[in-house]
Amino acid sequence: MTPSLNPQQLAAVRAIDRPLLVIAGAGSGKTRVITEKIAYLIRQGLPARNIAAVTFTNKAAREMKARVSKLASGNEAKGLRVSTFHALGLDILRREHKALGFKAAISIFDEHDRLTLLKELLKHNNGDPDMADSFSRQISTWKNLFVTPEKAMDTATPETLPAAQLYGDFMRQIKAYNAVDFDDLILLPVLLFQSQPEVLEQWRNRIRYLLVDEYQDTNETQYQLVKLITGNLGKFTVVGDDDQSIYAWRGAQPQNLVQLQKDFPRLQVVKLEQNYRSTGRILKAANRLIANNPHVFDKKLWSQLGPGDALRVLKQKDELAEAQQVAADLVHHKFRHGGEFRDYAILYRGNHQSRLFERALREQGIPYFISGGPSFFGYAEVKDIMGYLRLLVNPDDDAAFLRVINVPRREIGPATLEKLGAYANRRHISLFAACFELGLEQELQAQAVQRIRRFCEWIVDVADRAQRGDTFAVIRNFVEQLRYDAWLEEVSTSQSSAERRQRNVVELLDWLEKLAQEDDGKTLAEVIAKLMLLDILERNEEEKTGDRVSLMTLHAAKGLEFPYVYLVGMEENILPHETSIEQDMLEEERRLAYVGITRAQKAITFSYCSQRKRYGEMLECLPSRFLDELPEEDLEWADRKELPPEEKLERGKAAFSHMRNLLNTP
Ligand SMILES: Nc1ncnc2c1ncn2[C@@H]1O[C@H](COP(=O)(O)OP(=O)(O)OP(=O)(O)O)[C@@H](O)[C@H]1O
Ligand SMILES: [Mg+2]
Repeated sequence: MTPSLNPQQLAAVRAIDRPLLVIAGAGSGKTRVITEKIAYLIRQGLPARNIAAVTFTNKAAREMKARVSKLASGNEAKGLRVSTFHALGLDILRREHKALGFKAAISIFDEHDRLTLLKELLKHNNGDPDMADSFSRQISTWKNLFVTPEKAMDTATPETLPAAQLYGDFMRQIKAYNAVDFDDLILLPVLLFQSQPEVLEQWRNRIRYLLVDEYQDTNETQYQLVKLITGNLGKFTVVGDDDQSIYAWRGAQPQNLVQLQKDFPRLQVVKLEQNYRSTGRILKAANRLIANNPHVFDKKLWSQLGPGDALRVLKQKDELAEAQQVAADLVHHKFRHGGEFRDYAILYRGNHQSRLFERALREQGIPYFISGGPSFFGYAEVKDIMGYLRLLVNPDDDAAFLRVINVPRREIGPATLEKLGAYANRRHISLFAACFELGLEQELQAQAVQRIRRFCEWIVDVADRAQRGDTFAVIRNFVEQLRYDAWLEEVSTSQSSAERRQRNVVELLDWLEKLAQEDDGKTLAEVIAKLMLLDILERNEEEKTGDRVSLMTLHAAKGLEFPYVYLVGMEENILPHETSIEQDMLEEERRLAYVGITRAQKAITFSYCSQRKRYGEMLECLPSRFLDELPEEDLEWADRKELPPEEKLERGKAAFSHMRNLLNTP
């Protein structure tokens, strides 16, 4: 039985006549309000297919779907849209591709593809390809702030003019490839809805109620999308916590919370104050910390769960010792409390911190999984095969073309590609289309033309067969023909690495087939688009179930909860991060720490080192200023009370082997 809702939560669930904002601190049941409200709306007679809920990550979307399916029957929940903002955007783009002037099989460019395209454009327009990175960031910022290429040009200063020009070129070129980038998944639907009211009207009929979780992290363009879809009726519920806004760097605007009140004068605001997640000391620490930030909304948060354990602070001489101590402490703690590995999370500020913890956990035989590490989709072999698949469904996808044209080697040299690129660029067509033009014969040697045409004709032939026949048999056969396995053996550093990479290819193909079966009747193009989006979104959240310790960044931990949390690297220049200190962004760092602390249900342990290797040098470290902002009376500093680390490590090991023995005894 799920515990019943409190009166404020109930009010939020039942408020369906006016736009609603639920503003509340961590662990107060905001996400729960969203799931309960979906079930309530269905019970009130609104068909599930007319309800959409958006969350921040795929993981959250999956969890929400699972929670709703407990509250409503499968049939009732049919057609319900629960997804990320970007997946909703992709859905809109795919259905409305004609209205936007795209062909059906739209490719999605990831950051790497976008950089490749920007570099090409800069090369052909006398720009500096080394600037591609910073231009890419600028263009992304504009897209998130709902600044179109025209507006960027209109408001350009001498400094931003080159970026603004490139922005326009980029948009034209990427469209010629029938592709969009990640930010376009939101921007293009907004532009479409603004320019074609009849299309918008259809979507308003389709989505009659919208719910948004983690609202504080929406950016301007996402807010525009919310406003357009919900219209004047304001049929929406958004929930958020301004203290957990941690995506300023991606254009998130917590002032959107305030803007809502201005844009929707009938907005109803509900506050939730009871925290159901954490014990008293954890909550008090979080409250105390965040009180150092200025506040737009006043919030109080209390818990009935009793004071709970003291907040422990571990100190170590360096980062290696820190990782070992945390691993040993975790084993020891688990042994004493008899919990499971999945009850524990190790949270850190940056991905680079994970490596030593992984090693320490492995050494102790502790199962773990990392969200945010290099994922399956980051492997070269997976990107290669994905490149081929993208090309099969959309031959105009230049990024895919360039990725695979010489993998395996086809003797098509850089000079040939350079000329092909220049030609395609002049004609504003894709590389693939350029291959078939007669004009190309003037630019390239006959043999080179022949080689690339042979490649392109082969792609066309396979695409054709895949469409007509048994798609997956054709694809498997195609991959065999590629002789990609042999190529992997040639380029891998060892036999075992070649074999691992070959297994990844098999896994990808199996996955593809599984996805196609799950969504019966989906075309290959649709399945691949789905994989591409998973690729981009889940590069940071590979899903592994089972009894494992979670390792992740603070950003990735948003919305989640764990009985026991280790918040590691609590040092100046790490948390708060040094660039944030330089740029005076301490408030955002404090919110990150707040997010970290409020993930914990029963206990939180902080750790820091007195030295750390950075930039190849051992540097002295100071404990994070945020530790000083926590209630002193609740902190238990290890170096004052606890055992020496060596002894702790031994104790941890002993506890673990003892436990293993216990587990192995029949
Ligand atoms: N009325 C309630 N009674 C008991 N438990 C509740 C109640 N409401 C929520 N919970 C539980 O409290 C925990 C936190 O809820 P939830 O994740 O919805 O909070 P949240 O406000 O979304 O947190 P965050 O800000 O971290 O996203 C969950 O375990 C949830 O099941
Ligand atoms: Mg939540």
